[in-house]
Amino acid sequence: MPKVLVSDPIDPVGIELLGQVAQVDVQTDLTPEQLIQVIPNYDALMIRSGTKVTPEVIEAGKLLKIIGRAGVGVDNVDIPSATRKGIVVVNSPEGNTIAAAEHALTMMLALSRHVPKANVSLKAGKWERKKFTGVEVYKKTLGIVGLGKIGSHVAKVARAMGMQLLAYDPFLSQERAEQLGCKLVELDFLFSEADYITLHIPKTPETYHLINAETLAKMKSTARIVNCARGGIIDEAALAKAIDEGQIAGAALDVFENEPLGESPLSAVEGDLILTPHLGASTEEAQTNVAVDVAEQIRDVLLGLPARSAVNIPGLRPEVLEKLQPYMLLAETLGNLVGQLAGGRIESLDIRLQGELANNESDPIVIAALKGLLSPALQERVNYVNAGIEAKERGIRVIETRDAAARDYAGSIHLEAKGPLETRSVTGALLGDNEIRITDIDDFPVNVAPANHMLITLHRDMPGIIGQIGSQLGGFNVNIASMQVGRKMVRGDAVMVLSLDDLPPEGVVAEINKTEGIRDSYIVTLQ
Ligand SMILES: NC(=O)C1=CN([C@@H]2O[C@H](COP(=O)(O)OP(=O)(O)OC[C@H]3O[C@@H](n4cnc5c(N)ncnc54)[C@H](O)[C@@H]3O)[C@@H](O)[C@H]2O)C=CC1
Ligand SMILES: O=C(O)C(=O)COP(=O)(O)O
Repeated sequence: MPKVLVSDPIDPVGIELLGQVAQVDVQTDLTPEQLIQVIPNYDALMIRSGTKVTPEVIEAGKLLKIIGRAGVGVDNVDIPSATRKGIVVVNSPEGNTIAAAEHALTMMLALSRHVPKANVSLKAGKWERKKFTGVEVYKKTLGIVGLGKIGSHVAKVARAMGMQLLAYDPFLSQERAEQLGCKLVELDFLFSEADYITLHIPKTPETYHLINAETLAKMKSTARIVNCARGGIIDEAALAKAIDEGQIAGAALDVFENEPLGESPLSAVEGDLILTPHLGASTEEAQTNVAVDVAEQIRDVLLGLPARSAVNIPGLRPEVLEKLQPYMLLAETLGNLVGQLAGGRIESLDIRLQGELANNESDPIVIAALKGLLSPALQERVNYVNAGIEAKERGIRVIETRDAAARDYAGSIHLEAKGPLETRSVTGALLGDNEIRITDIDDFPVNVAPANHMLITLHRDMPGIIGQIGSQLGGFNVNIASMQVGRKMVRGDAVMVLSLDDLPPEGVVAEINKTEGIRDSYIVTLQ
């Protein structure tokens, strides 16, 4: 049974689900050193934001196949290291959207009405009504930085509360922003116009310290900032100073540059500052959603099935995946075949998607073809996760073309691998029941199903040659299961494809290549 380590608190429903297919160990208080010590025993790791999956953890995880992040942000996982090692990283992109959006809205309202301070004051026996006079959000301007899933939900609710909405998101269309009732503006304009600023962006090199002394200086003295996205987007020392000096009216933060917070300039702020310990996703509903979402994906990957929300391989909606999966298998088989025919170094791979495939998502097919192409060299070390990187590192240029007019089959794939000396090509299609057919080798038409062991010859079409090869294989005690010849003209060049019951012993190719009329021959192993 595979083993899964759960190293952050996860809803029991996810652990039960995984327990059906794996041994699940829950250890939520491991130090980084302890994690490195135990990780070599595990096939999968399930985490939230608490566990730091460093390059050292990934290096030590010799059996690791999948890291499941029960939440959105994967900035605590070293994705490049995981990708290089072929470890799939999955998350739950939508499971906690509502929870995080509602927390940001809660923070905005709590800040406006001094809820935390009023609560403390009342519990201390005071009745300070005047001191805690607040402000309304109605008709105020809310600037949303990052109008993705969480930012969009915040926009919908804020609009219903009568707020004017500005948004900054360089990757979003004007049309989508307008649908949400937001005016898409430049960041400086948002900073200077907004009464409230709420951040819903990932932490990236571009967003690190986006809110700093300089940008804080552009804001209104009545501005209030909410950060339920990621620590590090705000320069905490600059924010503490801006609040204390009255440069802005206040802030509410759920996330911090270092978590747990520990010693921080934020703790000493006297002005309006609300802090929560990364609670954005902490609702019962969100925790059930993310635990089930990620546990299902870990289960699927451990059972050899694809994951629906992988962050380091092309993600596919289930309905698209259902249609593309047989073609991915076809692409992988053809990649494997053309890789074996090309033999040595490959400089470029031309991938032509034909017929109905021309109008489909192509990334998964390209990745599958590369996995097949590299598998003769890398064996099980190449997978859907690292095939793209491995190809790039080997300097293989990938060229993708589409030909919707090719109609011999509903959909077919043509691969052409160019090496320094020669170019080899194969084409394949799917029959009605998704059975794979190789329909072309080096432009010679054939119609063969891939077999475990095959002998492919390039030869001159002449009497007696087929018989000779049959006898030679017989001499090596190799049984032929089927045979096909493809040629463009009688007595011209031809290709012969033999499916064999047994792996031919060494020496067969050398022997066959001595036969008059044979230009070259290859033993190919597929499936
Ligand atoms: N506090 C908490 O517990 C939680 C925090 N989060 C965090 O909230 C953030 C947003 O999550 P989602 O809305 O689900 O992500 P999303 O991917 O749906 O949206 C992010 C948006 O930010 C935009 N963006 C990226 N770089 C940008 C930049 N430099 N400037 C402006 N916009 C930029 C993207 O175009 C996208 O529209 C993430 O950082 C996530 O980790 C998510 C859930 C819970
Ligand atoms: O999903 C996210 O990005 C979050 O920040 C939630 O983090 P958590 O799972 O509560 O540790």
